Amino acid sequence: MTQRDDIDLIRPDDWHLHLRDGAALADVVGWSARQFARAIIMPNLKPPVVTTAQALAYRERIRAALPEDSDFQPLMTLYLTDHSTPDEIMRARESGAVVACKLYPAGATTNSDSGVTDIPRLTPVLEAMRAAGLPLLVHGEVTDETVDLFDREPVFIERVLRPLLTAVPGLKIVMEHVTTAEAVNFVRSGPETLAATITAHHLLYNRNALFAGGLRPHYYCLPVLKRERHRLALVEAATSGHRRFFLGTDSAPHALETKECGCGCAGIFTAHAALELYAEVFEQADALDRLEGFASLHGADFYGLPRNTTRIHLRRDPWTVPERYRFGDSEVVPLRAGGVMRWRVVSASQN
Ligand SMILES: NC(=O)N[C@@H](CC(=O)O)C(=O)O
Ligand SMILES: [Zn+2]
Ligand SMILES: [Zn+2]
Repeated sequence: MTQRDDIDLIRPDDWHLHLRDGAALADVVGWSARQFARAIIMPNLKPPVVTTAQALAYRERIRAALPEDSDFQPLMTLYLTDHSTPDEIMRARESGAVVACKLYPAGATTNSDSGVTDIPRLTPVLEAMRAAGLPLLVHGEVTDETVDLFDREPVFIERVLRPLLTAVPGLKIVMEHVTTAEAVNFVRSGPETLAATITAHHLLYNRNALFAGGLRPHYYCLPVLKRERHRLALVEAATSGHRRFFLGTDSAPHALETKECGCGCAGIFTAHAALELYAEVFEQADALDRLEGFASLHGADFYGLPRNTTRIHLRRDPWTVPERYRFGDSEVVPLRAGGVMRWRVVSASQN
C-alpha cells in the first residue's frame, strides 16, 4: 500500500458519547467539539435523563460548557425506564431536541439501575417511538448472572433483539458498541432499520489488553473487550463500507480513583483522540478511503439527518498522549496514556 500522510474528510459525528455533568462536563466536552459536528449524548446521568424537560436542561448545560464559538450540536436522548410513557415520546419528538431513546437493561452497565426490567412491557412506548420516527438505542447485553459475561451480547440478540424485530417492525434500532461476530452478522442480515455503532477501542484491542502484565482497569468497559476473532469481525464490518455500521466512540470518562480501585467502573475515555484512533484502524486495514463513510455519512443517513458540509483534516504527525487530563475535581486517564498516536487533527472548519 502507498503511505498517505494526509486524510481529508467531511466532518464526522459521534453517535454514542458520554459527556457527564457539572465541572467534569466542562473538562471533556471540548475534546468532542474539536472533532465532531454532532454527537448523540447518552442520558445515563445520576439521576438519569428521563423527561424531555430534563434533556432540554442538560442540552443547555452542555452548550454553556462548550468552548467559545463552537458550533457543536448535542443531539439528546431519553433514558427509558419501566415508567416511560408514549406521551413522553410525543413530547420528545415535538421538542426537536431529542432524537432517540436509550434502552439500558437494568443493571447492565454504568448508571443503569433505573433501566428497564421488563422489555416486553415497553411495547407501547416502542410503538410510539416507531410512529414518531425516534430510533431505539440499545445497550445489548443480558443481565442474567448465569450467562457468562463474554456471552451476554449474543444471548441478548437471541432473547431480546430478534423478538423485538418482529414485535415492533419498522422501529429503527441501533445496537450500540457491538463487540462480537454474532452482532455483526445479526446487523448484516437484519432489516434496513437495524444498525450498529462500533467504538475505536473495540476495533483496536482484544481482551488480552485487560490482563497485559497485570490487571489494566483503563481497558475495562462494557461490553467487555472480546477475543481477537471478534475484533477482526468488527474491523471487517467497520471498514467494509456497509451503510449500517457507523462511528460511536462510547467515550466514557471516569475519575481515576473510581477506576483504580477494588471495584473499578466500566468505561474508557477516548474523546481526546477519537478520530485519530479510528484512522489507525482504517489505515491498518488499508481502508482509509472508507473512513469517511463510517465516520461522517452512514450515521447521519441512518438517523435521517443532513450530512455535514464542512471538513476535517488529519496529518501523520506523531504525538504522545498525556498520562492524565483534568476531570472536575479529579483526573481521567485517557486511552493510550503515555503512548504514541500516529495521526493528529490539524484543522476542522466550523459549520
Ligand atoms: N461503556 C461503558 O463501559 N460505560 C458507559 C456506559 C455504557 O455505555 O454502557 C459509562 O457510562 O461509563
Ligand atoms: Zn452501553
Ligand atoms: Zn456508552
